[in-house]
Amino acid sequence: MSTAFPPGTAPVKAQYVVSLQNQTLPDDDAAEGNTNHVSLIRVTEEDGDDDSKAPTQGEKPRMSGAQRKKLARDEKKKRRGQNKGRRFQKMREELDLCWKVAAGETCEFGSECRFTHNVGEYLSAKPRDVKFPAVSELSTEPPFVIPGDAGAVANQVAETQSSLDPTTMCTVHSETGKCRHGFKCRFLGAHVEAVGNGFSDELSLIVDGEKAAHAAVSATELNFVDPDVRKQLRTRKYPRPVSDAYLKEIQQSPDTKDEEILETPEEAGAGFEALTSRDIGMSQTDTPDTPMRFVEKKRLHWSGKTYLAPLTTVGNLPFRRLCISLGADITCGEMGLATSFLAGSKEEWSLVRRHPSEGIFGVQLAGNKPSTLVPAAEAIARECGQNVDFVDLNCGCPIDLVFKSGSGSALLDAPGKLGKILTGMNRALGEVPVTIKLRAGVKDGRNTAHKLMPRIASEWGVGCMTLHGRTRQQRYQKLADWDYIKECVAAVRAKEADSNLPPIPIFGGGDAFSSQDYWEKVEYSGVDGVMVARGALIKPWIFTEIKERREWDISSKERLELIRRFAEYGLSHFGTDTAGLNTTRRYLCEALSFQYRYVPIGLLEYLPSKINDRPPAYRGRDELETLLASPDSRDWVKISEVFLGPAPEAWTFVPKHRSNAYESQG
Ligand SMILES: Cc1cc2nc3c(=O)[nH]c(=O)nc-3n(C[C@H](O)[C@H](O)[C@H](O)COP(=O)(O)O)c2cc1C
Repeated sequence: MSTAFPPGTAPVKAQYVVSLQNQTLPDDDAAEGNTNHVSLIRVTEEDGDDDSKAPTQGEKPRMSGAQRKKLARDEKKKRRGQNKGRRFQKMREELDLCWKVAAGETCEFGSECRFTHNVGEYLSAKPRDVKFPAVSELSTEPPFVIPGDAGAVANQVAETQSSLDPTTMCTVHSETGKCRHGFKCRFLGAHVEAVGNGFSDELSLIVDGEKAAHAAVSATELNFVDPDVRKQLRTRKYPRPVSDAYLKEIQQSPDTKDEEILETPEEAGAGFEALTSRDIGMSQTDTPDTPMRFVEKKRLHWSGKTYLAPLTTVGNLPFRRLCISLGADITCGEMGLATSFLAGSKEEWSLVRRHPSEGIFGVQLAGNKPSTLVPAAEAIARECGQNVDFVDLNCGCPIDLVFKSGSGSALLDAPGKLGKILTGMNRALGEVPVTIKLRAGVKDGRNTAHKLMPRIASEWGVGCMTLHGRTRQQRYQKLADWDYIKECVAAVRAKEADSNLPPIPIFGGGDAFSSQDYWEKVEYSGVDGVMVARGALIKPWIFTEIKERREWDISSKERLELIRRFAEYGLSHFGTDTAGLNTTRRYLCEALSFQYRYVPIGLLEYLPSKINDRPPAYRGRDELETLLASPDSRDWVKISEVFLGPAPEAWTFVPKHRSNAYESQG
């Protein structure tokens, strides 16, 4: 059978093949590298909070302006596969209603308020409500929604020229009993009632008190950080006693010349043994200035659990929530820069937000030295310690600007400095464990993880290690090296046995794409689990497959239901007003820019499917399945319109990477 297909081709059955020309392989390196808050070149965000976008102070202490420009030029060259200058504007309404009045409250600014307080006037200018379809209304044929009986009522409302559609549903209101956007909600018809004789008269917002009380406990997102805290950080008034004591300690150590500029492994490693041990992370010696309590770290019992990888931009809260609903056990937020946390950046602090369904949740930090990473960890522990189960240190990020500043995968070549960072973070985090995510090494053919991992396990006290089996240099087209992952696991276990230490969980990472593939990787390499990244982006239901040890021939309708679920979670997180709705649309399109790559396994001659296999052009088993396979970004926008209504004229979606031959929508 397999001989019929050239290597690297997804074996699509002949009856579904439209053209034998394979689709181009999407550029995952570009997708990983094109980050919102990391890249210094591309600066765009909806949230309008610019403070995290400026080149981060302190990360590149010895880089001149000219050097930085050269770096940016080099970076640009490298990012040929990316769409540069993606801009996503926050969509606003022409006549904007005061959010207090919108929520049925009184605005303390009264007539001084710069937003309108006239609900009637606002509603007559407001675009028509969006119809959010129920699961039962979804269909596999265009327009992919069955109108249902509700249409008649909708027409009646249209006759009153009202923006309201009483047949729609507001998923936030149905889940939580109230909608914080009130009159500004684009699904308002679902939670407003007329007081008087018609919709255009007096309107009042409906609140289901009992549901709201229940939701306050079970459905409220966690880790909102007060703007005052961010201000304190920005103005350097935020207390950081543990970090200050630790940094003083390492600075005063005769073996540490200048911690800020330690670069080479030799310099970094010199004389550090006295300070570092696995136990140091758990119990520390007191310093005269700051008495330290003995702190027992929470142990991570992660063996056998499924782990969704940290994913910049696409690993947002709604996506993580979707994966949880499909079987993911452990989730980690998108990589955040230590310096931006310390600068009080609103965008960076939003990365710690956690949904209550995220049972085991961590925050990932990137940085290049103890003086930023340790205080950032301390602030996270103080502000969110109760609701953060681990803090992960990024030692894998390959992006040039991150690497060249000494962060991400650059730390792989600076073990001494890495030890100081881990020891300090351990102290700063109290009982919250530190975990670490590494790559095999920096350069191809020069793997270092097998030496580094046993040291990390025995000397610096991490709660879990994840190894992505590629070097920094390696592209995604080449498969991860699971032989090497196996070698590293063995090296760690041998060291632990020698040192009489309990085994810590080790996760491997790279190319997991099916249940069979996942379990084979676990059994072969001896890891405690596989962290799943692109596999989850392309098919979020991979977690169900893994848990149930089966391959799921998911139907197009079921996939549409999951897209609906993502839209629901997006609206709940970003908001149901015009701005939130279009931010949801943007992140839905980001998600679809990976999901179109799923080739339904029912169309394949044989299994398992492989992550790097390219399909020929094919049609699905129904129109919806064909649409879901489209690499055209305009089709992703079309799919978003099923749930979020027509995209505004001014709204465009430019995909992250040029994976297809089509123009962007716009
Ligand atoms: C779009 C994208 C974003 C990523 N963002 C992060 C990140 O923020 N932090 C991180 O440690 N790794 C990040 N990675 C790397 C993944 O977590 C993972 O290690 C890698 O993709 C290998 O796993 P896979 O073969 O299952 O995709 C990203 C990867 C992709 C494709």
